[in-house]
Amino acid sequence: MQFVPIAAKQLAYKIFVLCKLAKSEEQLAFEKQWLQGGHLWLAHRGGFTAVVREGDAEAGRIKVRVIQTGEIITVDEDDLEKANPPQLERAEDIASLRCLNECGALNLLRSRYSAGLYHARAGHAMLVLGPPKRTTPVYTEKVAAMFRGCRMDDMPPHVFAAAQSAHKCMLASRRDRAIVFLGRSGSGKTTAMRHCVWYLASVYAAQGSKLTPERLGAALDVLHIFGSSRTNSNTYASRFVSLTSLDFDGGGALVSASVQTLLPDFRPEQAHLRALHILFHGCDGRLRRELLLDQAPINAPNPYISCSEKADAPTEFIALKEAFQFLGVTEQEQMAVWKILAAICHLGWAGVVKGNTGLKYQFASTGCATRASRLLGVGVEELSRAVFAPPAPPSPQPAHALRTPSPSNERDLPGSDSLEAFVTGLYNETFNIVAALINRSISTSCRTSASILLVDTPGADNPLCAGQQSGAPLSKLLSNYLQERLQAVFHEAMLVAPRERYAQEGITLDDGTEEDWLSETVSPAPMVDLLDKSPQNSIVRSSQADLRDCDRRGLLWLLDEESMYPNSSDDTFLERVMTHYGPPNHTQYLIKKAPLVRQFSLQHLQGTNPVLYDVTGWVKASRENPVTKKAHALLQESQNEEIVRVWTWSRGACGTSTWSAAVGDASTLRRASSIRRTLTTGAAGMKRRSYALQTKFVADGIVDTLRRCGAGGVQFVCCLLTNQPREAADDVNVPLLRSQFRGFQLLEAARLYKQGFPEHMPLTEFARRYRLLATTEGENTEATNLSERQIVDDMLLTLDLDVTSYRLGLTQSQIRPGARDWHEKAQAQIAAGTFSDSIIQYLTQMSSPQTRKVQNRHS
Ligand SMILES: Nc1ncnc2c1ncn2[C@@H]1O[C@H](COP(=O)(O)OP(=O)(O)OP(=O)(O)O)[C@@H](O)[C@H]1O
Repeated sequence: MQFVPIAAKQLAYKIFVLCKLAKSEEQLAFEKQWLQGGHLWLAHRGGFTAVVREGDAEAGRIKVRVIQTGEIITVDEDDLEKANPPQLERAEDIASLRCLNECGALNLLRSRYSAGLYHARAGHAMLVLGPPKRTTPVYTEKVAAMFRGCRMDDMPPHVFAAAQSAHKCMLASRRDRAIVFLGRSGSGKTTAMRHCVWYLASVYAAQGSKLTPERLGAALDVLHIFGSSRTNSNTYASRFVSLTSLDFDGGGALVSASVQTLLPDFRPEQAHLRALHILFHGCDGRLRRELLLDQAPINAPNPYISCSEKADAPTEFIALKEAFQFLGVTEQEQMAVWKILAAICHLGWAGVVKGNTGLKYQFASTGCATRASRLLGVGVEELSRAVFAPPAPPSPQPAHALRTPSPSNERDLPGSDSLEAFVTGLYNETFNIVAALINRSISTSCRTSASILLVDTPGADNPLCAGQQSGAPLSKLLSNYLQERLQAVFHEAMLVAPRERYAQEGITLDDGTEEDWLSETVSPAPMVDLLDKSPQNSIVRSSQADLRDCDRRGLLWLLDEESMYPNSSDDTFLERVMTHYGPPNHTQYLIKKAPLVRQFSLQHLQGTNPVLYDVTGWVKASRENPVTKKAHALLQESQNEEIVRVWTWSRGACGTSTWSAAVGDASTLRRASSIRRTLTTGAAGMKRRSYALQTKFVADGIVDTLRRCGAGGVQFVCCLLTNQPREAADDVNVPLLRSQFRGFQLLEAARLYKQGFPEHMPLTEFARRYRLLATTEGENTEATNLSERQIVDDMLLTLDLDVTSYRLGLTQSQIRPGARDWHEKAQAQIAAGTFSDSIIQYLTQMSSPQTRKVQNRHS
């Protein structure tokens, strides 16, 4: 039995924490002196500085002494915040700060980071400070063993704690639970997600299951290699959304897993994809000859392959092949993947020119194109036709308001666009094959009871932060939009839902923030609306302003419309956006026209991440190029046996090209098909070719899936970037940390957690919890006259808890975070028999006859 060591471990941890928390006389005296000493933080643009109050100056100004320099300065009162005693500097939870303010919270995070403590909490939210400045052994088996079976309250902040708590919650409720990873690009979301997967696979492995942490690690390694590219913000930035489902049996053991991949954004010309890089610079010998790479004009420029940082490629390629092998991917299947990737490389060298007639496009190098066609198992003319022949005119279809018609200029695409679209299609097909192979390796047909879903998306990105002066492209807007949607889920779960619960229970909080939090500037909703508000079909209006509001549709819809209109351009798109949302509209605080042509900025995440965008090429990029689909048709006709076999199999396993899922488990399939339904039915089905709107529909699907996890069913891991990509990682970049901290609304979440009553329980459940401990002596079966509410009130009073630490709602008891030991107190009181007769009587009545029999035997 595991129980004894776990209990001992938890007890040891509690004692350790209590010893750390128990204050000596000396410490108490010091704390008192500190608080009386007028220690403050002076907040400024560059961060915050420790000062001591020296006295008042003119109205609203205060004289302070800077501790570090001794200088006396006069500052605005509003720039000062109370400092916490030093022993709270590295507290685990921001909500436990005595003076809960922004400087205090940032100081806590900075102090923890400097001490190598990369995790913290802000109430229910888990924070990861990343990337770590040195490799610390905090993700080891030894550490994982400490978390096994623990309750949230008993664990220090850690991503393992988030995984453990999701598992505990899933087991208790028998419902799916989710962990969402939020943050900017490069902040460590994918890494944190992988740590959670590793923890759950190590600690809750089913006996004899093939689903070892190593197998899952290999699967995620392979997927990340194929789905990432180098950017200014991250060496391996994710270019797809992943929904990793870990499926557990009734006993909580991991028996199956799967990954759904959504919104792949693979345009090799715009981002150097890691798999292409590794294959080209890493493969050698016979394989290189088989892939005809030995004949390639390697000194000629190739837009799909970068020549930098190629030293590690051979090692990475060997590791990739080993991972494939470990996952049971056969040599033939691997060969099919290598051949398609190598064909993409050859197409990069093949290039595009206009033919002799000056009318048609063709490959610039027939030799390279022939090599690509040989690898793909098709004739070179066939390949050339697939890439350059104008698409067939669309067959007449019933007119529908929402269907995206082909723009008139689509039949006259530049050759380079066609080649890029074709290569993108080929890469998408490869990625789908790889995802299907991975899912085959990690999914089983075992019966599962519930799942933990891990949601990882490409991070929010701001090119300015990475030192890039040009405006961001459409792909970054879509990543930023996804983060806004997930932040809206966070906002709802951490700030809106608890307040609604208090309101329903008739509990008022005396935090004085009632008006503030309702203000729309502190909610992500207006920005989400600006981006994705659907056009209204029926308009009920009472004024011209109402009509304007109803008619207003989100930027993504405007982009889709512009891409359909003849004579539309990036300029007309921006003009429409500014007419809808710029001055004098009430949304003008969210959007600004930039001085440079075709540029504008959006105040993402409540203005904490203003991003400059450049709309050049957006109208074209917002629609899927029809040539992309031709890669699919060409692979279908391939004569290459390896390609045909794996391609046909993967189509059967995956279905459509925008997602892939496991083959085995029913709940995973249910979830996968529910997102697929979101993507293929209604407006989403109609807008299948609108790249921009597909992002909205995928976001809808994810939010819907999270909603099904129920209240409290979603955990959030907020990854905070401590430095800009090229900055020395010695200390934390405070302004950067502050903007993310504000964007996540962590202070608000921590305040509500501290001032509110985050632990809640139905009154019946509250009382039922203690029925087994209730003494049965003098059992009286007569019903007590007291109401459930009175009984619980009586119980809580007897517990001698601080009356401000709990509230009795209409149907629930609500407990403050500081009063976590009430469970133990209640049990002690029951055991000591100090509860009143009526409580005991009530508790006894609640026991089933069987339970009472057991109790009688004990008594
Ligand atoms: N806990 C950690 N330990 C070691 N390295 C880490 C850790 N967290 C992040 N890193 C490193 O930081 C870099 C960025 O991490 P990661 O790719 O997980 O970020 P991300 O938030 O998923 O980025 P994107 O949104 O661009 O995909 C990686 O090189 C990763 O190895």
